[in-house]
Amino acid sequence: MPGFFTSIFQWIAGLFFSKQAEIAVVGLQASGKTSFVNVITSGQVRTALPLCSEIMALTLGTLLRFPVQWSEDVVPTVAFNFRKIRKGNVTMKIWDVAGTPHLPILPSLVLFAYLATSLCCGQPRFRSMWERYCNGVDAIVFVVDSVDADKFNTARFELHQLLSQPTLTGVPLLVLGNKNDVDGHVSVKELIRSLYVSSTPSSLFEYSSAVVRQLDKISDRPVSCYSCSMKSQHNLDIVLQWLAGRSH
Ligand SMILES: Nc1nc2c(ncn2[C@@H]2O[C@H](COP(=O)(O)OP(=O)(O)OP(=O)(O)O)[C@@H](O)[C@H]2O)c(=O)[nH]1
Ligand SMILES: [Mg+2]
Repeated sequence: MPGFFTSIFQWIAGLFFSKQAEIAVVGLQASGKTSFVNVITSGQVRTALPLCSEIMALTLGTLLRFPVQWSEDVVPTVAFNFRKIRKGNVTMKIWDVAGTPHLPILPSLVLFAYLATSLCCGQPRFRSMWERYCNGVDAIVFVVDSVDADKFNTARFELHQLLSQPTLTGVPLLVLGNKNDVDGHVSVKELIRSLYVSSTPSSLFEYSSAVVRQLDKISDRPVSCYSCSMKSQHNLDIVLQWLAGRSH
């Protein structure tokens, strides 16, 4: 019952002090982006009228405690999903962007021609769509499968490509090392080292000057990195707090 009164208080506070955050979730395919969005939107009640959904979420959601929507059966995202969720007085608009581009035939042909040209020039830019979804957001969430160490190099390359876009200068970055429920996942420290997402002096000491130049693109923004699991919901509370902190 105390949770019920807390929800009422949050709901009333939300009417007067509502904040918003727009977030883009990117990362390689099958890293767990859609699972992340599904899990954090659990318990959301949808109706045609926003106020009804608020009231239903407030009463049913608190009293019945909707289970967290974890499912192994997630289909790969086609292009993107968009979700709008409310946590306390913060409304989050979330872009869940596909790890690989799946486009209709004509754009695919154009993309193929573009990629062929890029490859000839030695600059393969396979996930260039990400920048469009990240442009103008309040935070970028980069999800990594912390078990699949073979893909860390690709993940690092794509992350640094993305963050080097001038339009994304200063946008806060949250790196999630997902699937920490699986044996063999790497620690946060190891993930930070593999992706070069820290510019602390101790880690810089170990890096070459080329890496230090890459780090400059990252360190002009707030960066956090957590190990988490969508399956066990480990660390999701901290992640939600971090996202809420980006609202305005
Ligand atoms: N064990 C475990 N499996 C997970 C976790 N998160 C996601 N998965 C599984 O990883 C697979 C891919 O998850 P998705 O959420 O579809 O990944 P995605 O990043 O959205 O993939 P794309 O849409 O293709 O870019 C699914 O089989 C999920 O069940 C986790 O925390 N632990
Ligand atoms: Mg997906």
